[in-house]
Amino acid sequence: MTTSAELFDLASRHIPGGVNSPVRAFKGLHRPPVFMERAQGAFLFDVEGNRYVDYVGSWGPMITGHADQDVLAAVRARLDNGLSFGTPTAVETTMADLICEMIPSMDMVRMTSSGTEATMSAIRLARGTTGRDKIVKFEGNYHGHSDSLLVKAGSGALTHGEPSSPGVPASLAEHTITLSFNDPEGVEACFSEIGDQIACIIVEPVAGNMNCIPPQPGFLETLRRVCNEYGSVLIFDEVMTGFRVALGGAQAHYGIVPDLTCLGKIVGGGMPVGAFGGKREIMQNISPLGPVYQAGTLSGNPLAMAAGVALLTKLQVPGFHDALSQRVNTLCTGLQERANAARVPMMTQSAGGMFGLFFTSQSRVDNFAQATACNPDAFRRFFGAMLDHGVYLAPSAYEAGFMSSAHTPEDIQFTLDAAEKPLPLC
Ligand SMILES: Cc1ncc(COP(=O)(O)O)c(CN[C@@H](CN)CCC(=O)O)c1O
Repeated sequence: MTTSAELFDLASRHIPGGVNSPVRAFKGLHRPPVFMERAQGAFLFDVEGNRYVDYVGSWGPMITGHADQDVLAAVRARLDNGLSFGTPTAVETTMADLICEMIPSMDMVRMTSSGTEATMSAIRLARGTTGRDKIVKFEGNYHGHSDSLLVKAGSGALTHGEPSSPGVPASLAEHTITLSFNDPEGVEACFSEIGDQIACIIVEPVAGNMNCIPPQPGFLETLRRVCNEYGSVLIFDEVMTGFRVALGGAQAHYGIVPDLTCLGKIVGGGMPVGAFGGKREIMQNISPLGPVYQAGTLSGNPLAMAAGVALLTKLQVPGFHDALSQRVNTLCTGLQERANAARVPMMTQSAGGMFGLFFTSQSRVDNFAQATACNPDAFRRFFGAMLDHGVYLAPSAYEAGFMSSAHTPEDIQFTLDAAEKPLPLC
């Protein structure tokens, strides 16, 4: 039997870092990544036959569990028709109608093949619509890897950003202003100084890429107000929160209406799909209707649309998200009780079907600085011990966890029992 470690060595010969996306590499965890062979419901099964209760769910899409029979059936039903035509198909209209029904702020929507494409396109659309170059993002928010969004706060935080990756031209990064999440005063100060130069704000309405950090009261409201006042476009990056925090996404949960919304993950049911959309008067600027160019060979792929439509349809069952949130609360409460009993400084934060574990004595984590002040070694030890006890958590202290409707009370109890073992060590 080939082990994960052996497969990782083989993969590393021709794949940079042995992975096709960096977070999969278990970097900093002092152990090779686990190679999975199959998945079903709440479970992953690795190449050595080990079973794991999975709280990553392919980084969000598997909200009804892996290998959902309805989603698989929808894909199977189209397989024999062919995989991709490069022409319009009726199922794309079905998807667009469903998204615009589920997220009322979206009058129109354009499909892409990833969340990165969705946010990149939304930024270009905001710039093309306003004629402005500057954009505002928040430290610790991740919106995919397009150049304008791989930027950190520069020395002159309000004047220009600096690349957060080699290969991003400084001349482009300088148009991206990076502010602190949950700091409405900082947003006010920025806009009072240069608001008329700002094309858009892009924000994760619940930050899920620096662990799990919900917005504090007033933060999203401030973003909406300054965008109205200065004519900037408010973009909610709901690639992760869309259909997860609530049926209508974080915007439904918090009652803030963005101008544009970016989607991914769940919207594709596990197939490569992203989307961006919003107000008709903005979306009509997108090619071929308007001058802002945007395209994609596999955008709206019929198989992917079938998977996404099948999954989104299942989420409309009354009470789905309440039950999902209840599962998250049961897990987080149980972990907190065990950490307290073991006197381990750990606390949890959550929003709907997503959650985060923070190894810290802080009572709340509101921003990137506080998130990075947590204990990474304690996380690494806890992660490794939980993996050894059959629980697959996100392999990074700065990622959120994801619950599914396939997780049973027994699966959550199994997870809590597993946590009893390593917590004292952390
Ligand atoms: C809020 C948000 N916006 C955009 C993206 C980028 O989406 P993709 O290009 O990976 O489909 C993401 C991608 N999320 C990461 C995990 N935090 C995907 C996992 C990975 O990069 O392998 C996101 O969370």
